[in-house]
Amino acid sequence: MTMRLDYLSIFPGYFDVLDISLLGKAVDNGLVEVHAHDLRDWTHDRHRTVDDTPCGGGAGMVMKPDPWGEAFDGIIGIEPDPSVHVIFPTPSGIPFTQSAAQELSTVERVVFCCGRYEGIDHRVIDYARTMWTVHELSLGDYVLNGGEVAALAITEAVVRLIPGFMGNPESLAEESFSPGQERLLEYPLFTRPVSWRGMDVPEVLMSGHHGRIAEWRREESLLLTRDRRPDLTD
Ligand SMILES: Nc1ccc2ncsc2c1
Repeated sequence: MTMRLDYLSIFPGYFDVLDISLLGKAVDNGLVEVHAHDLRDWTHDRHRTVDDTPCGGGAGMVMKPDPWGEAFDGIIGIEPDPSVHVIFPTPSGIPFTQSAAQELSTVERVVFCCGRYEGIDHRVIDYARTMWTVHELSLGDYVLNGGEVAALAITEAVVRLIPGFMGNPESLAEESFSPGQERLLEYPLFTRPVSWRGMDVPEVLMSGHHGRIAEWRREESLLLTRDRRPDLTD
């Protein structure tokens, strides 16, 4: 299966980075197909206007619905299709999680709608919900200047889970937040040299005793999780 990824943005250049590294390899291997679109291509005025003042007043500008609607018609189509997943990154979305990434990694088509300014006219999201499967997703309790960086983060979290993407799928199984793993943070990692700037790799890791190593790693994960993410231990 090839996953098709579309990005709608007034800064489509953000997505040139998807040609690099592992994501670039996924494109070369035909695992994913990437299309970035400039929302301004669906405007008709000389200034290629995509925003206007908010109805009801307030600071900043709101993205006009018309360009989004015409872009949807051109990129996705005018017939409803729940198999198309449309993602609006937004600070007011539901928290994006590893399980959401897992679910999205099985989808054949994802369209990222990257808002700017104060946000997108709400009717755009309401319209999209009548047509496709819509996800309003938050990466956390902080605000960026637009949805592009969030779309890249979500892309990486999803694409790396597509079967055949990662050379060694076993490495996925042990990661933090992987399915089947208790909700524990990953233990500290070490590699050679054994001694570096007066600091040594914990002896247990050099013991070759797999039982003790597993026990040390679990304890470290528990301590780290309790200290940094007590919410995961509920
Ligand atoms: N459109 C938009 C603006 C800010 C922001 N911050 C995190 S996701 C997001 C999306």
